[in-house]
Amino acid sequence: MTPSPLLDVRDLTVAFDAGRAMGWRRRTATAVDHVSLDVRPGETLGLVGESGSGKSTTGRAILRLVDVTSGTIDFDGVDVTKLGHRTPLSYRRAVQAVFQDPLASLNPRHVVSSAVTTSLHRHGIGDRSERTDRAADAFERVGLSRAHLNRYPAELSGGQRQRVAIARALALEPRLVVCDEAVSALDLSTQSQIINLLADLQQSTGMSYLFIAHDLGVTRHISDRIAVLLGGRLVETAPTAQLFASPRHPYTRALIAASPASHPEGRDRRRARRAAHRHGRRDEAIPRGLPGCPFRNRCDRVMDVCHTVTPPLQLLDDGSKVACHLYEDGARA
Ligand SMILES: Nc1ncnc2c1ncn2[C@@H]1O[C@H](COP(=O)(O)OP(=O)(O)OP(=O)(O)O)[C@@H](O)[C@H]1O
Repeated sequence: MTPSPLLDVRDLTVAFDAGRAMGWRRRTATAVDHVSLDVRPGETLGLVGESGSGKSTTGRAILRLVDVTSGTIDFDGVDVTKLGHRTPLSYRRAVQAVFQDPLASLNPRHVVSSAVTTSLHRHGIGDRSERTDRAADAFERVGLSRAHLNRYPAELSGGQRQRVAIARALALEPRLVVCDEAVSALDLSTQSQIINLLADLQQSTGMSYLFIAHDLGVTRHISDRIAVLLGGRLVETAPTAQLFASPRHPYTRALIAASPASHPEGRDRRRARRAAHRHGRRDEAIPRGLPGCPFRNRCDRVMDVCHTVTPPLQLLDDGSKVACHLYEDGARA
């Protein structure tokens, strides 16, 4: 039996104020448009999509860093959108984040262990000596030595700084970690070390990850399931192996074809580059917040209905969900 979700996001919409049109009427920009997804205990859900698709805004809404326009975010059965402006400490502890650039959140004048001890202090955990012990323990678990505790951020490599950010999250014993482009700035070999570390930590703690990345190849290695966003909408979600073996949405197909990592032997890399050029262009406007499919201006199987009716997310018989008119009434495309 499938365990009930730890995180259950329903119909999440986040719209930002986009100033005034023609000098008088205020406009909004819909960054996330009726997105529903869930993350189960101990699971990793990958959230992928091109730049501007709404991945970070979804993550930031879950972390309560942006206001939600409508929809619900249930964490352990409690709708956190109803909690008011002050986020309870228990939620801030249970849901941690690892962002792309750890330097931005590490104080350059403080040794890196203080990132962990300060965070423990903020959550009222332990006395000074216990916090120091916990920091040393967290550093060890992320593969840093005691010698690293008293280094300054600038003295560490990008990978080591990301390990500090993971240690800071880990020390609070979170139940969910939102990893937002957590390995994107690292070189390939460091990326795989950090991915392996995250997977090992998940094994030993049972925590869940929402793994946000634009790179499908990286996401593939860590995710149990993958959700694909485009223009603020969820277009497909499926178990990882299934998504790669039989992608359903034309956008998912284009994304996989354009990902060099989906051609590991390199023999098809040229074809991937050509596909990336054909499908990955961002100069063609993605319609946002309007009825119709967000991929309609780039889809080679577009139909009249795609311009006017937003395709609902439908459950297919293989367990994947797809929002595409080609699959209406369970039809196979
Ligand atoms: N604070 C904000 N104010 C106004 N618009 C915003 C704000 N944050 C994001 N947006 C817009 O919302 C849309 C989604 O942005 P978001 O950062 O969530 O996408 P993304 O998929 O994470 O892309 P990237 O990987 O480039 O960050 C974009 O059009 C972006 O310009």
